[in-house]
Amino acid sequence: MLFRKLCTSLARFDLNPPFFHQKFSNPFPIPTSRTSFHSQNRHNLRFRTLNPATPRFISSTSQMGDSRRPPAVPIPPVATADKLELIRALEASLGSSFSSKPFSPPPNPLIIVISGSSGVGKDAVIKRLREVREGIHFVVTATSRAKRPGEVDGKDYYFVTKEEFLRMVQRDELLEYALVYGDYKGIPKQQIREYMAKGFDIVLRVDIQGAATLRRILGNSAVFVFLVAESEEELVNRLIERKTETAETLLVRIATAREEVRHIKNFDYVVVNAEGKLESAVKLVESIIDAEKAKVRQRSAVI
Ligand SMILES: Nc1ncnc2c1ncn2[C@@H]1O[C@H](COP(=O)(O)OP(=O)(O)OP(=O)(O)O)[C@@H](O)[C@H]1O
Repeated sequence: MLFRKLCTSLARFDLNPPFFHQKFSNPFPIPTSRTSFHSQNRHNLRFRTLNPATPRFISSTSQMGDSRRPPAVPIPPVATADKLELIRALEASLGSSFSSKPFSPPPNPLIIVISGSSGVGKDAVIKRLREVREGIHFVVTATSRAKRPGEVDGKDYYFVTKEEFLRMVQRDELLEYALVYGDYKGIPKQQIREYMAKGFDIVLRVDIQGAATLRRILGNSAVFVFLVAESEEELVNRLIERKTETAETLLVRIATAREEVRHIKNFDYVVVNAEGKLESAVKLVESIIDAEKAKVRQRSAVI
């Protein structure tokens, strides 16, 4: 800072700072005539000399008259100069020191809604995403449905009775809820608030009906991903092989899936979870999150 001030005042009096004399031989002696800015392209930085013997560094963004223009300072040759000296000279020439402030602020926490027909692989994709990605909170949905073999309360779902669930509704504790195949499912608000405040991205797993409700509530402040199998045939195979369905529920789920696929247009992204390609589907979801994080106009969700 002190050095810059010194350079600036010396340059103002058209004197070479003693520093430059001592450290290196200055190839651009301070001229007696001033250089002027000339550039049509604001991204180009150009040298233009009034006196060919005295090239000077000029900022292309400057449209200032001589009195407001930062005083020019000799820039040592890049190939031989000490890096620190070069930086100081550039700063002095530009009239301010280089900022270490990030060019772009940290991205906003994101709400990612993952939806798709029953059996398409929502749980499988989320389970894998959980293993490979940090900084994400997977909201545990509350449900009144019975626990399936292998499911853990508080990890896969909060398993509650119908009465408990309805009390949560009354207390306005759920962002959205629905009755799905005779069972209630809902998203607790508190978890989202708590983790977003800590800077986590939030993943919500909802059925198509839930995604439509969330779109109404959150609009474009969240990102909506529609998961599909590669074909209806594959979806049916997957549901049969899961061995969780009766003939009746299988029929209902498949008929519903036929109708649900028409809702793709209400989503931001579609991800194909093809047979044996779970890893690719997860990678694509990760890429979507990365791309969203790099957006200039960030989504900003408030719950
Ligand atoms: N890419 C894949 N390849 C093969 N099998 C898969 C793939 N993705 C998921 N599965 C399997 O398909 C079945 C259905 O997946 P999953 O339970 O994750 O679907 P879901 O969308 O969460 O269903 P629901 O909404 O009914 O809970 C599971 O047995 C799962 O292991």
